[in-house]
Parts: sequence; structure tokens; C-alpha cells
Amino acid sequence: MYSPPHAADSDSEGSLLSDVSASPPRRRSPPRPAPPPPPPPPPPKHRTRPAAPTKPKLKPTPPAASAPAPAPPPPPTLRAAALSDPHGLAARIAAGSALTAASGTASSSSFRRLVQSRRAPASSAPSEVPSAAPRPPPTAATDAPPQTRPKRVHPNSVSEVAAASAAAEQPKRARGGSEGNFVRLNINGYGRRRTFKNSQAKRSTKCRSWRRQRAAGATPRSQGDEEGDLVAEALLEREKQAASDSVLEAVESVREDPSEQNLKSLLNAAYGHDSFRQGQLEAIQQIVAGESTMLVLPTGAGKSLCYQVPAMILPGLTLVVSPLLSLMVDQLRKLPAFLPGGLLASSQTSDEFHDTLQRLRAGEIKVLFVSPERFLNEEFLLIFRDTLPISLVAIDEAHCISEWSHNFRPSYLRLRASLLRRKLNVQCILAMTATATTQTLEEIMNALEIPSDNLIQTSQIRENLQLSISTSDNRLKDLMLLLKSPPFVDMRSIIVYCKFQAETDFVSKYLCDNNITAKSYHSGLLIKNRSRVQELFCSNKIRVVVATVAFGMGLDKSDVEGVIHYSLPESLEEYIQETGRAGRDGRLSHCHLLLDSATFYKIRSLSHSDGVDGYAMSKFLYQIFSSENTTGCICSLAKELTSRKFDIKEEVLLTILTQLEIGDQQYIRLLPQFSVTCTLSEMKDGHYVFDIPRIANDLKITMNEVFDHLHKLKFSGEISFELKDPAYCYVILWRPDDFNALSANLTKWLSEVESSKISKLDAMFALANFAVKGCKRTGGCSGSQHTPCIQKKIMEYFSKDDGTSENDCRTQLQKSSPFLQADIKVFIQSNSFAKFTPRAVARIMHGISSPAFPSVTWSKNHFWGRYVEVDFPLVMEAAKAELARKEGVAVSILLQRKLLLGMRVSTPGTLSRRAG
Ligand SMILES: Nc1ncnc2c1ncn2[C@@H]1O[C@H](COP(=O)(O)OP(=O)(O)OP(=O)(O)O)[C@@H](O)[C@H]1O
Repeated sequence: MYSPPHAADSDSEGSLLSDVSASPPRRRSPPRPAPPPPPPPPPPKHRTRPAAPTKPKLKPTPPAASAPAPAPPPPPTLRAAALSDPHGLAARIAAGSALTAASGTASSSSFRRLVQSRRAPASSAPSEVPSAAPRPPPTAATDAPPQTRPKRVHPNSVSEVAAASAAAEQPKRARGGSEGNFVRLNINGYGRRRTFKNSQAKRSTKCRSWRRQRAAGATPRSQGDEEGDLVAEALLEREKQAASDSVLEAVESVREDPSEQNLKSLLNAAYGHDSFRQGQLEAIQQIVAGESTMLVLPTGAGKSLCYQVPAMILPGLTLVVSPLLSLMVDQLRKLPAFLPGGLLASSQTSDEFHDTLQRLRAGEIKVLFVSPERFLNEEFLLIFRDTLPISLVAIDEAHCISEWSHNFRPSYLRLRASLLRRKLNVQCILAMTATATTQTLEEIMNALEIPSDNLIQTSQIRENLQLSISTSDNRLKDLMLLLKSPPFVDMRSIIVYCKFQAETDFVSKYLCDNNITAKSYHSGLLIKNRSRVQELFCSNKIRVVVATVAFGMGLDKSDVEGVIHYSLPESLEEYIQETGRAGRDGRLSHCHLLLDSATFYKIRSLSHSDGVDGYAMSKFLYQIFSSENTTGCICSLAKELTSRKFDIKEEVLLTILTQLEIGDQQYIRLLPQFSVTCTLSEMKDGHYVFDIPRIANDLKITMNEVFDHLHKLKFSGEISFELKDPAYCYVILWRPDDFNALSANLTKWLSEVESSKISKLDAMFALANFAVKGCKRTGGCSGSQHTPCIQKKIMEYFSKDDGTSENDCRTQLQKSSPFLQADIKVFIQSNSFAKFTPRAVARIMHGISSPAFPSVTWSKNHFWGRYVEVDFPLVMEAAKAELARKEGVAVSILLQRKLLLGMRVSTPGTLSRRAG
């Protein structure tokens, strides 16, 4: 049996502890020692330009609106014709052309009422707000009953839940004001108001608390107290006014001359910082000069400032694309007071969405955060066409664009310069990331058409992190020992990263049982619980957060002193991102990795969960372009059903669809994702089930318009309805000429993406393995302390073209097993009811859940996860051979039977014919 090569590693607990404690601890009590001066950064491979003393004047930009932009006329998204039902939606519904009557009680009279209600006067037409935001949340499974107008939420809040998430972190006070992003100030000529919006809100809070005190029997406040409050408030107001005046002046100066001097004055006036950090000044100058820029700065280096400062200076809107809602909320909260911001996310309620839209149109928003999915929505893009000039699009976590990155997101694939230019007339793009290999950078810069000269890159490694690694056969025990020994024992804030959600719960419980205040954090928790954990951690009420990768992106707690990796990160990029949560205050911090080979095998197995066989790909393509999906019509694929049918994960389905849209030939145009099955209930007459895209096609209107109709009927009390079956929606533009070639190309591409993911994991494992076994412990490395050798390896990795490691970890994996073939045979025979593919069998042998073979059902099987240590392709090959053999046997049995049967059948016939 295979034994991991480092299982007998001599790195015992004792050495582990002594090694870790060899690094100097942080001082607990103030004053804390000054941070060690960071050593000069290693020379970047790419040019890091020194800040130019002066920069050319700003490139001509579209003129700033001198007054609030008037609300544009409503786009004709809701056609009056449609409203008066010329297409006879209801009549068609009644005729059952696109609808299944699920109840036999419906009568045509009910439809007459539907028709009448739809022939409403124009004044009762639904809002003129473009159907970029269909009234129902697109994927909402259930429609809430008609309500009175919901309470108005603050324009900067996403929803109460999301706001709670944002509240978890207190933004740093900007000198310009203390309200976070609640103060509005005209920087660009939009709405010349210098009002501090929430001063009123503050007063009312005070009044409320005073009223509460009074109600509770507290001593009433004297009139003098209240006067004192008013005076203090007036002073505060004046102070803010002065601060905002100085910011305005600084902005004007920069607009005239974006010199280093003027930008520093602005930095100081707006943020109170004395100087720019490395890369910031150069990036800002480049952007205000209208040049698209690729910015690679380490975690916590201050990338946000590089779009915030240009947003103050440039005349139009700054659009920030961000991958996570929580990240957007955090960033919105952290905008300085005088930069009014907003966000548009698919999880917003319709009211929140329309509110943001109104503020946007009124020119009250300077920085708008959006999710990449928004770019699917043509109507959303139309909002900006004529009325709202966009000066800058900043793409946060830009590595998500590249499928070769550690965190590829299909929705980012659509972010191309061509689209941004065509649809939004955007000339300047800023792409930001903390971690990207050369290959990833190239791909991002190609997609966004950023000239290679405009790359600003500093070292991706932070120098104030002490990095240590040790092998562990009992991670739980070793984690406890770490936490109870120096330097971790003295730390107030520690993050422990795990791979699996269940693991975080289990580990945090174990820590709590051992008197360490810990909480788990993962995306499976309710948002409010996640916010609570983040809040407790940020206010130092809990010492340890045990989290999955979900915790950390955008977490700006400056004094996290330690990060422990309980599980191996999936890539060096992830390792850097996660260790980067420590020491953001520049002080010495410690990061330790517990290395065990079992976790490596498990994660490596899981890396195979996205692969698709050529056979499944072909079938999926035939479904996309099936004959009933005619060119130009809206088509849909129910996510869950399709995923199960082809045994392809939903995210992979979306990746394939996106490729069909943005590849060399544009085959389809993706539409926003909607829930497409509508169950409509009339108040008296039963209910009907119908397909929204089909209705839209029949009526030749958009799906948004169908939703608007439904909502109008609902609000007039005629109907209620429920939506289900979230689906991918698209329009076919071009049918492939050669399905086989297209299928082969897509399969190959996905397989390359999978290999890249595995290479990244292998590189991470190789580095950790090298540290514990290969490192000679010279040049600064000793015991489990490996900062120099890890840094060196990381730099090598990021400077390579494809970011892969020389050390091929396949050598670590078992080549085969004598029992594999026999086990697969038994498995297939004992589950003869199931229709397996080789990949499906290999996944079960590796313990990987898939849509058609979920772990809920299959993990009980005796063979589940039995061969994780055998390379996945080998298991697949063995399964393929066995399935082929079985099929061969089946075919030969069939042939034999047919032969026998044929003889029996044909013999009399032959005889009779002969006889005839
Ligand atoms: N020039 C500066 N001087 C002092 N502090 C700064 C400067 N620039 C940014 N900061 C501070 O650095 C912290 C981190 O900034 P920011 O969140 O923008 O980092 P980031 O690069 O986006 O990190 P991550 O990649 O982890 O999200 C913030 O608290 C910010 O106020």
C-alpha cells in the first residue's frame, strides 16, 4: 500500500513548537514596536515605473454635467401595444398554446377579466423604469403577496441583511467626514449640494435614544444639554464643511495639474494619509490621464484608493465590478464620505434597485458597484448609453477573468474591452488583482486591451509575514498545540483556514471545548450569522475564526496577527490571498501551514469535479441547439434539470454557454437568468402553468415585459403567481456547422482548464513538501520556519509563463492498484441499474459528488472514495475498459440472442417460404 513519502517525517510536535516559537512574538501592550522597515522589494519582472515627477495634463474627457442630469425619457421597454394585449396573451393562455392548464376549473370568463385588466389606461402602466430590473427578483422562487409600499431604505444599503454584513466592519474614518459613505458632495458638478445627508438621521437617533431614556424613567435631559448638543452638532457640521471644501479645492488643483504634489495634497485632504504607497501614485496618474491600467499590488496594499481618487477627479461615473456582494457592501461602506456610492446587485429588492437607479439618474452617485452578471442585461447597459457618461471601469479581483487563474468565474469572461467600449463607451479600464501569474496577466490584459506598458506590479509577497510549515498526522492535536504555544498563544486575532464547511464547524467546536474562543465561518451559514461572526472578530470579541475560503476577501482587519492553514490551500495564489489577511498593519505576523497528504489527495480528487466528457458535451450542444430552438427566439435551459441530465455542474454549464457567446464565432447571446416556469392562479378560477420564454416568443416581447405584465395583473389583484425553475436563457444567433468539432474543442478547452487547476494545487503541494523535506534549512530557514525558501519559490512561480511547478506531483500519486480493475468490475456489476460513464465511475471511486451521482446517495457505497490516491485519469481508463468490456459482452449476448431468435423465427418462415 502506498505510504505518503513524508509520513515518517521527523518534524515532531516538539520541533514544530520550538520552530514556531523561534520567531519573535508581537508585543501585546502599547506602544507596539515600530514595524521593521520593509526590505526593498525584489525587482519585478515587469516594469514598475518610477512615479513621474509631472504627468501630462488630463486627456480630454467628456464634459461634466453642470447640473443634475434630468431623468431621461422612459425607454420604450414596456410597449403600450403590449399593455393593451394585442398579442392576446390571456387569450393564448386560454387557448393553451403555451400553457398547461393544471386545474380544470378555469373558465374563459376569468381570462376576459385578465384581458380587461390588461387593457388599462396608459396612466396605470407599470413604472417607466426600464425593465433592466424586472419587478420580481429574477430567480425568486416565490412571489411575495402584494404589499403596501415597503419602508424606504437608505440609498447606500443593499438590503437589511446585506447591510448587516457591511456593518460587520467599521470603516476607517476619513478626514473628510465621519459618516462613511453617507455624505453627498458635489465633486464633479453633479448636483451642487454640500449637504451632509445623515446629519438629520443622527439627530433623530439622538432624539429616539433620549425618548427611550425618558420612557425608561431616566432623568430627563435639561434644555442646556440639548442646546449643547446642537452647538456641538453645528461645530461638527462646520468642521465637515471646511474639510469638504479643502477636498474640493484639492480636486480642482489636480484637475488642472495632476502632479505628484497636487495628488498628495488631495490624498491628505481626503484621507489624511501623508504619502502614497508603492504603485498607487503611478496608477492614479495613469488613470486620470485616461490610460487603461493593470495593477498588481499585494493584499492590503491599498488598491481601492487607486479607483477612489480618480473617481473624485474624473467627470463621469466610476463603475466598479466586484465578484461578491459582501465585498461590494464592504467597499461601498469604505468609500470616503464625499464620494457618494451605490450598488446594483441581483439580490436587491426591486425597490432598492429602483432607488439606486433614481439616484444614479439624478447624478447623486459617483461610484457604482455592480456584479459581473449585470453585464448580461442589455437593458442595464442601456441605462448608461446617453445619459450617464462612465469615466472609468475598475475591475476588482480581475484574475477571475482568466480561466488559468485560481478563481476563474464564468460571468467575468464577458468583461472584454470590446463590450465595454461598444455598450458603455468606456475608454479607460483599471484591472486590479493581488495575485496573478504571467499567463493570467497576459490573458486579462488581452481581454481588456491594456497595453503591456501600462502594467504596474510590485512584489506579490508581503515582507512582514513569517511563513512556517510542518507535516501533521493529527492536525487537530497540532492545531491545539500551535494555539497554546508562542507566538500564537499571545495573539488576539487568528484565522484558521479549512477546506470544508463541516470541518470549520468541527474544528471551532473542538477549540471552544478546549477553552479557546472560536467561531466558524463559511458560505453555508445565514448571512446574518456570518456578519455576526465577522463583527465579533473585528471587535476582538472572539480570538479565532475557523473559516473556509469564504472568509477574508476584502476583510480589512488590520491587526490579524496569525493565519493557520489547517488544510492545504488549492494554489499559491490562494495561499498568498489568505496569508495576506495577517499583518495588514505592517507588523510582523505569523502564518503556519499544517501539511498532511490525505488532504492533498482529497483536494486533488475534487479538482476533477468540473471535467466533461466529449459524449456529454455533444449531447448538451444538441440540447442547446435543438430543432425546436429556432434562431432569434428566446430559449431556456432549466439549471437543475439540465445539470442532472448531463451530469455537468451548473457553473460548468454556464462556462460552456459563455464560451459559445464570446468565442471566435458568436453562436448565442446570453440573457439574464430567470425562473422560467410560472404557476399563475386566478383568484377564483384555478391555476395554470406556463413557460415564460415561450409566452415571450409567442407575443414577440421580452421576458421582462412578460414579468411586467404579470406584476401589473398581480398588483391589480387579478392574479397571483409563483415562479420556479431558475434557468439559463439565451438567444441563438448562429447554428454550428460542425457539432463534433465544436464539441471536441470545448471538451479540450475544459480539460485544459482542469489540468491548470490541478497544476496549481500540485505547485502548492510541491512547495510545502519542499519546505518540510527538501529545504536544507540554511539562508534563514530553520525548523519549520521557511520564509526565505517559500518566498523564493513563490517568486519563481509567479514569474513563470504558466505558473506551474517543475515538481510533477503525479509522481506522488499511485500509478495503479492491483485491485482497481476488479473493484470497478464488482462496482459496475452490483449497480447495473445505473447508467455510468467512465468519468462517473472514476468520480465515485474518488469520492466526488456530481449532479447525477450525488454524495447523498452514493457516499454510502462501499467503493466511495476508495481510490483517491490513484491518479484520476487512471481510474477513468480502468472504468472505460470495464464499461467497454461489459458493453461488448452485452452486445455479443444480444447478437447471440438475436441470432438464436432469428434462427427460430426465420426457420419456419424460410421453411414456409420455401414450402410456398
Ligand atoms: N497611502 C496610504 N497610506 C496609508 N494607508 C493606506 C494608503 N492606501 C491605503 N491605505 C489603507 O490600507 C488599507 C487596505 O487598503 P485596501 O482595502 O484598498 O487594500 P487592498 O489592496 O484592496 O487589499 P485586498 O486585496 O486585501 O482587498 C485600508 O485600510 C486603507 O485605508
